[in-house]
Amino acid sequence: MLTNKKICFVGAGSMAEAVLAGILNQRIVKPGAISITNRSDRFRLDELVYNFGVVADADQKEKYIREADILILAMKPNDVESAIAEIKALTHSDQLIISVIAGITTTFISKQFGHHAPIVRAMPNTSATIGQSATGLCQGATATSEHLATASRIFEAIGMVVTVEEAQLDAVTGVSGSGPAYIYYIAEAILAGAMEAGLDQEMARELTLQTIIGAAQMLHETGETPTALREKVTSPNGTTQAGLDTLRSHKVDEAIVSCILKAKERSIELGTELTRSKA
Ligand SMILES: NC(=O)C1=CN([C@@H]2O[C@H](COP(=O)(O)OP(=O)(O)OC[C@H]3O[C@@H](n4cnc5c(N)ncnc54)[C@H](O)[C@@H]3O)[C@@H](O)[C@H]2O)C=CC1
Ligand SMILES: O=C(O)[C@@H]1CCC=N1
Repeated sequence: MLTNKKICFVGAGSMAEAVLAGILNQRIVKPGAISITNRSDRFRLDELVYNFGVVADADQKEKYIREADILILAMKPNDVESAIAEIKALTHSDQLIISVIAGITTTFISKQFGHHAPIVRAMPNTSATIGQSATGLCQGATATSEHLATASRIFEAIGMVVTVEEAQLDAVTGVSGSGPAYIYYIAEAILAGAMEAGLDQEMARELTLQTIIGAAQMLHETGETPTALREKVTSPNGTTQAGLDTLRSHKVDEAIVSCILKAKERSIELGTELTRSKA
């Protein structure tokens, strides 16, 4: 339990919801200790109050920010500058600032606040909703190992956590921040193939889902490499080989490597675009 800590989410989108759902599920904070603000959508705040019992009265935004022990920045990269400009006078250097914003560096965030509040950058993913995030964390210049430990408590409640140097966080973003979308994309394609092959939608969905879950659990529980597990499925001249040959002829492996590098590159760009616009 993060006893007596008040957490304020600044930004009420899908990532904020995933993280708050996760930490409430794990009961590390009480709903009343979590407040949430957004730019303008009162209906969205009402929805979160109704679904999770958190505190989110749009007229109390300033109070939530001033009183929070931990501020979690969860707006889009393009909105971070204006969001910090709106709140910085209400914040102080005893608060821990955690950012889940892709690409935006702790140095940039620190400069915008104009004080020395400790900053931890986090890159979770939407599987936080069910406690299955893979989160990368790094600490900014003024954050101590204690601040990192507090952030770890939050993100460990919603899945596994790795601590990295800030320079590696863009790679983490390309792999596990965006990663669920790649798996969903592959699931969409398997579903389409299953239906094209003659299965009805429900059966296609059940088989696709269980195949992905089973393969993920095999990777997790056997500790074997993906290569070893793939080879066990692939009989010489059998059906799997026929399928995999088709994937190879389309260079799907290369496409996936490029996909991760591209996402990492985009994360770096998101940070530099803002820094350049400030220069
Ligand atoms: N969606 C995902 O899978 C992941 C997203 N992220 C990061 O999380 C951040 C949020 O992403 P989403 O939740 O997907 O976006 P979203 O568009 O669903 O939510 C953004 C929220 O920020 C709010 N906002 C904008 N300006 C604001 C301001 N000035 N003050 C207060 N709130 C403000 C909006 O009202 C909205 O509620 C992004 O920076 C993204 O890079 C990180 C990991 C995974
Ligand atoms: O697509 C994005 O930019 C965000 C960051 C990681 C996942 N979603």
